[in-house]
Amino acid sequence: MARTLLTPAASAAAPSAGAPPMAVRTMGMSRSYGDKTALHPIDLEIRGGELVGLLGPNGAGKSTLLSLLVGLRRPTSGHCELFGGDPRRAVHRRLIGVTPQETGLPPTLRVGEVADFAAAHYENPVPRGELLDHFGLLDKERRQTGGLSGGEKRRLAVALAFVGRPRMVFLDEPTTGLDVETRRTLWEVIRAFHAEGGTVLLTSHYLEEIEQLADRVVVLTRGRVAADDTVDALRGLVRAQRVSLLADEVPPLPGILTSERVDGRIHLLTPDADALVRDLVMSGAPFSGLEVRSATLEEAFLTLADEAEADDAPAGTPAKTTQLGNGPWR
Ligand SMILES: Nc1ncnc2c1ncn2[C@@H]1O[C@H](COP(=O)(O)OP(=O)(O)OP(=O)(O)O)[C@@H](O)[C@H]1O
Repeated sequence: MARTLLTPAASAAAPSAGAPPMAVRTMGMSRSYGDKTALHPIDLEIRGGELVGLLGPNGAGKSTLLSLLVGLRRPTSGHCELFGGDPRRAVHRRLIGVTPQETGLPPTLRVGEVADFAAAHYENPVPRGELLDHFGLLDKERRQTGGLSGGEKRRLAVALAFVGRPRMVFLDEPTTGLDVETRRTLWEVIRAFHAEGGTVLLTSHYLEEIEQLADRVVVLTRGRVAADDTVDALRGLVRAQRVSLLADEVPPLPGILTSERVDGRIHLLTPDADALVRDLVMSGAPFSGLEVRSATLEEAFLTLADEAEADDAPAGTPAKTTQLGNGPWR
């Protein structure tokens, strides 16, 4: 695969002296649908060359945020800049590539025709053969898109985001439905684009993907930014630990954030494993097979979301118990 294919067209790869250019800036930007507030006023900046992961449970407002940033929707209040201009103007939108969560590819058009159609919107597009080769679709060039497998359709949808040599790509769950090998190949594409100076904002429900790719993670919960930091800092921020054990039941001890039973083992998430284990022993409840480890990123975000929800809940509302591994995180 030729890495130069992914070199962003303009100067994002080699910014002049000083700070890199601002790719995205929102100021008090909000969005409501009727009386439903999907996004509360949000101030967000993404510098040129950053690779940012956007996480949040279903309905948190991720797609709404993306649609505002790429100019598909208008904010209800505040505003948004894309490379210093209005994202609703084609001149600024031409600097970006987008893979939406769902792509309606015309089923009777051939893969090559779809690539040509997308390419026609840009002055200096990636040639069809190079683009398809890069995404492993060259042998499907004459196939109607309706005859592609789900994974091939997804690869084509991601390829189209790169056809105009964008300075920034917005990828909404780019690897959903792909097998592990194809997912890793796409990660390489995204990494190569980033290494060449490209800016990326990506949502994913594979937390491993965010851990593997992102420098920075923005967590949205209920239309608000619950956290905006590095992956490592976020882990430190919550400092949750996972205690798992074999037991018939565990008494309701104070340090338990979440509790889940899987295949006979009980998994507890806690901010202080030492204190929880002490309390368990003191309670006299029989248990065996004790294991303690750091929480995964997914578990850390669950804790964060619960804290944000508890902060928002009316006084006196009992804290909700989240079912790990079965929760709404995407
Ligand atoms: N066109 C619409 N009309 C009314 N409400 C909407 C519309 N689009 C989104 N919403 C609501 O706004 C909120 C945010 O939705 P959004 O799709 O942005 O969330 P999301 O984080 O992308 O969710 P998911 O991970 O499920 O895709 C949700 O409560 C959703 O029901």
